[in-house]
Amino acid sequence: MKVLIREDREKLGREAAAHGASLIRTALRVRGEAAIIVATGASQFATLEALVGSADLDWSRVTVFHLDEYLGLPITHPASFRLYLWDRFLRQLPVPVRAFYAIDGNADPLAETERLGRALAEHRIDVAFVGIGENAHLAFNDPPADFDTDRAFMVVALDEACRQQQLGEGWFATLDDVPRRAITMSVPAIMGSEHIICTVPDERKAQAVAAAVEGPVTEAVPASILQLHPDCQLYLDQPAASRLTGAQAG
Ligand SMILES: O=P(O)(O)OC[C@H]1O[C@](O)(CO)[C@@H](O)[C@@H]1O
Repeated sequence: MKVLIREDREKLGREAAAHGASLIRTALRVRGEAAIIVATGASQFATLEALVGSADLDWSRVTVFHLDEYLGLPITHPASFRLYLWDRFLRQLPVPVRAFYAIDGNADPLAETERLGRALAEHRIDVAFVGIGENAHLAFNDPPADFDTDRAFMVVALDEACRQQQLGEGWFATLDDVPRRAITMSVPAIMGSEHIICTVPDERKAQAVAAAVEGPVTEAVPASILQLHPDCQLYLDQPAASRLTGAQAG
């Protein structure tokens, strides 16, 4: 895992997006198509904004997979990840993407995980854009995460720390409003991506970042698995990096 520390979230997002865009460009040149995974949440604001500004990318040849979604939340709810991706990413692009595999959190959950798993199995993922939660989750894989599942998408329960984070970010009015279950891409499925770009701004992530980067690889710290990926770049702002010893920083 390569750690890159930048002074603020805008710079971090711009650099992460530029790196991602160059990987997508390479895939388009070499394979004629590309497939990516996109995440949501406050950690992805700057990255997605910069990514949609990559005007030269031929998005019509890019397939997009959706990382995680709440179960049972209507698409019209302000916290819906599908709404987020439509608003901040898909509708901002100059042309429609080749395909968008949205997670339908209102469909039959098991059938939905199987449908998405079949679709993912047919694609090579060039770039996964992800974040890390305050509880060190990767997608909605809260601790202890399953590092060995053979499922690509799973129904998971959200822990209290995860639900508190969503409340704290202002997506919901009360903790009771935060759904208790979600569909998430699994840890092995994310790790199967050729390249991972993980963007993590904010001081409230500092402890999770330190554990993920400097601690042991353990299911108790889901994002620690990124240490084992052959090409993962972790973009931090200074507050998010504030608890690192500095040994890994580039
Ligand atoms: O951007 P946030 O809200 O800090 O969340 C970080 C990660 O957690 C998820 O939002 C799930 O909560 C992922 O989609 C994202 O990568």
